[in-house]
Amino acid sequence: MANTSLNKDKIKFLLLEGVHQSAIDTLKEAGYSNIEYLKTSLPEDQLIEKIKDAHFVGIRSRTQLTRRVFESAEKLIAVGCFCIGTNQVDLDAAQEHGVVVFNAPYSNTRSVAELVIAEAILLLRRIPEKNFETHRGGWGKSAAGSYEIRGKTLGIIGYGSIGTQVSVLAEGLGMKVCFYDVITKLPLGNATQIRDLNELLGMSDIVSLHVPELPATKDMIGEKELAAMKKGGILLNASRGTVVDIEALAAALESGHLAGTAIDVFPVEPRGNGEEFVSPLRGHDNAILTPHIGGSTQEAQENIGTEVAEKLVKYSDNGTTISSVNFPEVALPSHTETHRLLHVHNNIPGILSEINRVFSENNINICGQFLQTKGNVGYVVVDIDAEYSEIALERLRQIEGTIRARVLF
Ligand SMILES: NC(=O)C1=CN([C@@H]2O[C@H](COP(=O)(O)OP(=O)(O)OC[C@H]3O[C@@H](n4cnc5c(N)ncnc54)[C@H](O)[C@@H]3O)[C@@H](O)[C@H]2O)C=CC1
Ligand SMILES: O=C(O)CCC(=O)C(=O)O
Repeated sequence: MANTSLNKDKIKFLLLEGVHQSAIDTLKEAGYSNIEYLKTSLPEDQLIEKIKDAHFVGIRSRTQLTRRVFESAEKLIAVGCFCIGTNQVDLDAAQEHGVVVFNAPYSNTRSVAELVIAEAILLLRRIPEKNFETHRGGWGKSAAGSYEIRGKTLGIIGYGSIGTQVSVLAEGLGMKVCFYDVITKLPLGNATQIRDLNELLGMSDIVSLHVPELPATKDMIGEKELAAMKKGGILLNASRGTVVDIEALAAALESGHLAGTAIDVFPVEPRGNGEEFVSPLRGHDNAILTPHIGGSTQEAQENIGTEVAEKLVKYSDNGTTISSVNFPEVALPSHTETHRLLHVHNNIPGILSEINRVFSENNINICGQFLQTKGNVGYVVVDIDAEYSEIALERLRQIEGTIRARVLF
């Protein structure tokens, strides 16, 4: 599979799930005007049709980029996840097809952390139930079951970017913070790392989940773990819907073992606004249910739009792959005087000498060369005099193990 350099108006961007206008502005400022913009995600078959002529696709958490999608996306060279999580993308399939995947690892971190803290306060004060009751004409003025957040213990599961932000905000409110993580982490402030998940569950008044979707985190909180939580405890999940067994959570609310919960992410989420949301948690007054909006603030979305679009532009303009989640990372200088060849290949012994043989056998002077490998993929960038780029590209394409080759003028 190969691409030669295209005029910018021929390079197609397919943006799904209503990514922020800042993404479109960034692409247009960089000279890319061929942009198809959709507000929703698409089911696999429709996506396969749409993606056929796209060079770049931009998604959020809802669009599933499966192996089947990559197999039919012949022109696709990069994916921009306008979010943190990349679990919706088959990263191995993307790599095998030479498709670079970028995300925005920090732009919505603070938004999630603020939401989680707000929910903890609301649930400790039993505000969701009181709100429903008052709306129905009731008047439940009482302090029963209502607590301050100060002095309570917060157990954070997953002490990464979001977990640590939550930790800092929680300590600012006078909470005691403990956390569980598979990696030994530097505790911020007075937080304490707890090595055993059950111990953390048993000592926390509020448990907040901030782990990625992985096989190891699937149903990480089920019946047994919920039973290990304090009676009257509160569970917050703004990570991924697969992390909590939602039926077991509904049972823990019904039995009164948990005092409340706030859930932003669900095992099955509607594809877009307007589709019905179905969940066993519906109808529980002590459950705050939100439509996966942990990162949905104006600040976060604007920053994400710019950040990810800039990464796509850089890769399109000069081949830079810095901060990609599935690809060898190469930071490249500009190449005004030369043509730039980009060669993505299977990371097999001897391929670099095959690449260099193309240049030596054709007496082509190499002005600059960059190589990086990651897992099964290698990425070589070679700057050469313009007059030789066509022949060099043709020869590079013939090398066994080539996944993708293109030239930038
Ligand atoms: N609700 C929303 O709108 C949003 C949800 N998210 C979700 O939050 C997740 C976390 O985001 P970040 O903090 O930025 O990720 P991160 O990668 O910085 O942190 C994740 C932490 O979880 C830990 N971890 C991994 N597996 C674990 C396990 N089995 N047990 C305990 N700890 C484990 C990691 O070591 C790491 O410290 C994302 O992967 C995403 O799924 C992120 C942004 C918005
Ligand atoms: O805002 C979104 O669409 C997804 C947010 C999210 O879950 C993430 O950033 O991982």
